[in-house]
Parts: sequence; structure tokens; C-alpha cells
Amino acid sequence: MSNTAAIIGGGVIGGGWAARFLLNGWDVRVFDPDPEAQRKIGEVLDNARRSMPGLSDTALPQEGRLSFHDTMSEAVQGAEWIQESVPERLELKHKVYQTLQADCSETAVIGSSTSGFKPSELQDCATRPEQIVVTHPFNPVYLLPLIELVPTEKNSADLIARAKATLTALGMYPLHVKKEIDAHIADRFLEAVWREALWLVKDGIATTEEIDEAIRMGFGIRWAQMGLFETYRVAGGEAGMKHFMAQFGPCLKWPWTKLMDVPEFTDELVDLIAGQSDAQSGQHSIRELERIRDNNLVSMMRALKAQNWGAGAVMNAHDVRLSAEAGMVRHASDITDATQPITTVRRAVPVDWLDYNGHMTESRYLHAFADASDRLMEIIGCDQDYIATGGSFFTAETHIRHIDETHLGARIEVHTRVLMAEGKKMHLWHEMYAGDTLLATAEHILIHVSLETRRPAPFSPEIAANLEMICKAQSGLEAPEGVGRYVGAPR
Ligand SMILES: NC(=O)C1=CN([C@@H]2O[C@H](COP(=O)(O)OP(=O)(O)OC[C@H]3O[C@@H](n4cnc5c(N)ncnc54)[C@H](O)[C@@H]3O)[C@@H](O)[C@H]2O)C=CC1
Ligand SMILES: C[N+](C)(C)CC(=O)CC(=O)[O-]
Repeated sequence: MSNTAAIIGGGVIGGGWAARFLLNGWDVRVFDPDPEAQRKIGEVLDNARRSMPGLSDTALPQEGRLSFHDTMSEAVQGAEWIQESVPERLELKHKVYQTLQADCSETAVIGSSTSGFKPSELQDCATRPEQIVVTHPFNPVYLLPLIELVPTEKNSADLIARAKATLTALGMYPLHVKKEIDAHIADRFLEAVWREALWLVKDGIATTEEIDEAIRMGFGIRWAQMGLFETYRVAGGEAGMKHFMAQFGPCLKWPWTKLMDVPEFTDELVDLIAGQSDAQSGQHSIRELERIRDNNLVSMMRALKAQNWGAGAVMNAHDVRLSAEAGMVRHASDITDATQPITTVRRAVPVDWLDYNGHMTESRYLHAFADASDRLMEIIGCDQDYIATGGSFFTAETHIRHIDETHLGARIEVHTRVLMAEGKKMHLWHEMYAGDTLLATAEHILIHVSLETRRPAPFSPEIAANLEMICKAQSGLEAPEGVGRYVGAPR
């Protein structure tokens, strides 16, 4: 049975939360009095569906059910997580908690998306303050993992643990903020940078576009992978952090920032900023800008996944959970019917796998088939621990046939057969499908090697036994169409 979340307030952030829950298999019940809410959430969901599945290297679960409700009481029925994302007004948030707590489960977690209010302020006048915590997300909620989880002493250890477990299971990174403070941790930085940027525009030093270039061409990329302190530690050179602080400490007393002052939001300043922003980005609709942003985020986060670093490591851990929940085979002993091909890849086509023809580019077919071979190696016992002992496989030969096109977001599967395995050699056959459509086949010869001598070496007894079991069981299948085909053979 699916888990259920209630989304109270379905604007920019509530829509993102709805997508995060739905695409992780939760049923989602929305309450928002805006008559346009259904359309707006639909558009956010469209963008989430085209970007979020491509962030994973495994398939997301079956999408949950989305429903819209006329009252808050109806929306919170049966919900074990209630996410409040109404406008940032304390009296409104108080009213919302009073209404929803009359009907929601007493054990449900009530998370608030508030950017700035402290949880103790939110808990004031609530019927059950112990249910309410800050769970502050970052836009787009369906892609960015960070959640600032800010409790008070009124929240039990059990509620905090349940909140962390749920957020982690949604592929997020709950940062437990142990002392409440206005604007939590991350928004204090965003506010500082925002103030400084407003001054730079107001004083005519830089345009909105120049400020954005200053961020995205340099330190923005650096922050995405190491944050602030680790970056500055490296900047201190061999002498490290102490040297960095000695060198740049005095600058803090120089007039490098105007952080304590805020320029007055006169009509003139607002028009200046809005006009420059229109000139910079007005050629794109907001939904187009969201898609551009999502493509960039997915591509950058996938690069971090390849390094298993920072946000990428969080995503990889989520993939491991998802593929275990989806019942993907990880070891020969998990195979239930060895007579059939083994599903070694199940995933969506991500944005960075497309080319100028608008379909999956040829090198990514090899990428997917190589992932399938890696998974087969793991299944037969050639996993990271085995490789650390000095044995592995090298691919000696590959033949790929491209049979049909595949596009962004398509759910693909690779089914794998072991055609032959003897001594030091295994012969694999992969078929890639989208539904029942055969997209491509790949035939590989892999040689078992010693990583010490870099020369062929016999299989370990465990690998030999697993390969023999699979090969024998699959030998009843017909020879695959196209096996042994050479390049240029008539079709
Ligand atoms: N926009 C952003 O970048 C971020 C915003 N937040 C926080 O998320 C919360 C929501 O902000 P946004 O989504 O940006 O605002 P928004 O204005 O886009 O959405 C708010 C939604 O709440 C609905 N609403 C108003 N009264 C309601 C009520 N009584 N019951 C249910 N729904 C109601 C509105 O119709 C609207 O759809 C705020 O607390 C904000 O601080 C957090 C992270 C980032
Ligand atoms: C501008 N903001 C304070 C609403 C920003 C956030 O709260 C987080 C974000 O997504 O940047």
C-alpha cells in the first residue's frame, strides 16, 4: 500500500513537494484555494517528470495517485506526512495548523516549508505543537536534495527520526539544524548574497546579468561541489585554512561588503532590477527557464554522481534503495528463474544522454550496456570486494545494433543472457527494450583478468559456478536473432 502525503498550499514549493512525493510512489492529496492550483501543479509535474527520473540510474517506483480536495480537512485524511507551503505569513500559517490539526492523524509529521520562521514561532498556538517541524526545501524541490530539518525541544526524538527516515527515503538530504534561528542556515547565506547584489545594482556597479555571470562562471560551480570551508581550505594552499584566514582575514575590515545595510526598495530600484532582469531573461517563459534550469541541474548532479561526491553521493544512495525496493537482482542467489534473461538495467533516459538529433546518442547505448555488464559481473560474484582482491573482467570485443530510437525520459530495460562462459572468457548478449519495443542489442566478449599481471586469468570458483548455473539454465532459450552478426552483414 502506498504512503500518503497531504500538500497544503500548491504554489512554487508545494508543487515541487507534490512532484517529489508522487514520483517516489506516494499518493498525494492537495488543498489549495487557488482555482488555478491544479493547472499550476500540472505544469510543475510535467517538468518534474521530464527531469527527475533521469537523475537516477535506476527506475523510480510507480507514480502515486494525485488528488485535489475542496477542504483542508479532506486533504489531510489518511496522510502520514503533511507539508505546509502556504505564503510566508505567520498568522496564516497558525490558522492553517489550527484547521488541519482538527482532522489530521495525531502521529502525522507536519513539515513547514517556511524560509525564515523558527519552528517555535510556528508551534505557538498550535493544538499539538509537538507535531510541527520546519522542513525547509530548495527550489526545485523535486531535484535538490537539501532539506533543513529544524525541530524544537517540543518534538520527540521519535518524530525527528521518522522525519529523517521519510526525507531520506524520498532521496533528500535532511540537514538537522540543532539550534533554531531566523532563516535557518542556508537562507542566511542567500540573504547576504542577495543584499550585496541589490547594492551592486543600486549603486550602478553591475547589472543583474553581470552579477549572474560573476556567480555562475566561477564560485557558483565551486560551491556546488565543495561548499565554502572546504573550498577555502584548498585556497589556502599547502598551509591550509590557517594560512587562508591569515591572508584574507584583514579584508573583512576593509569595505568589501555592505552587508549590514539594505537598500530601500524604492519604485526606482524595483523598476531598475525588473527592467534589467527582463532584458536578461525575458525571451524565455518561466516554464522554459525551469526546464533549462532542470536540464543543467540534472547534468551537474549526474557529474557529481559519477564522482560519488556531495549531492551525487546522496543520489547514489537513493538509487541503491530504489533498486532494492524494485527487486533488481544483485547476486546469483537472488535469481528466481534462471532460465530467463536477467534484467540488469531499469532506468529512464536522462537529459545528458540526448544528442543533436533529439534522441539517445550512440555512446549512451554502450554506457547502458556497460552498466548491464557491470551488474552481471556483480551478480556472478565479481563485485567491488572481489575486484579489490585483484580479479576482474576486461571487455575484449563489442558489437552494438541500433534498432529503434529512444527519447528523453523513456523507461528502458536491459535483459542479459550468458551465451558462453569457459575458462577465462564469457560471451554476453544484452537486449535493450522500452516496453515491448526492442531498441538495441549488444554482444560482448569479456576476459577474466588478474589486475596484478593485467593478463587473462581463470575465473574464481564462485564466478565459475555462478556462470555455469546461469549459462546452463539459459541454454534452453533460442539463439538470439542477430548473434554473431558482423558489421555490414545483410539485414
Ligand atoms: N519560492 C521559493 O523559492 C521558496 C519558498 N519557500 C517557502 O515555501 C512557502 C510557500 O512559498 P511559495 O511556494 O514560494 O509561495 P506561492 O505563492 O508560490 O504558493 C503559495 C500557495 O499557497 C496557497 N495558499 C494560500 N492560502 C492558503 C491556505 N489557507 N491554504 C492552502 N493554500 C493556501 C496559494 O494559493 C498558493 O498557491 C513559504 O513559506 C516560503 O517561505 C521555501 C523554499 C523556497
Ligand atoms: C528566496 N527564498 C528565501 C524563498 C529562498 C529559499 O527559501 C530557498 C531556495 O530555494 O533558495
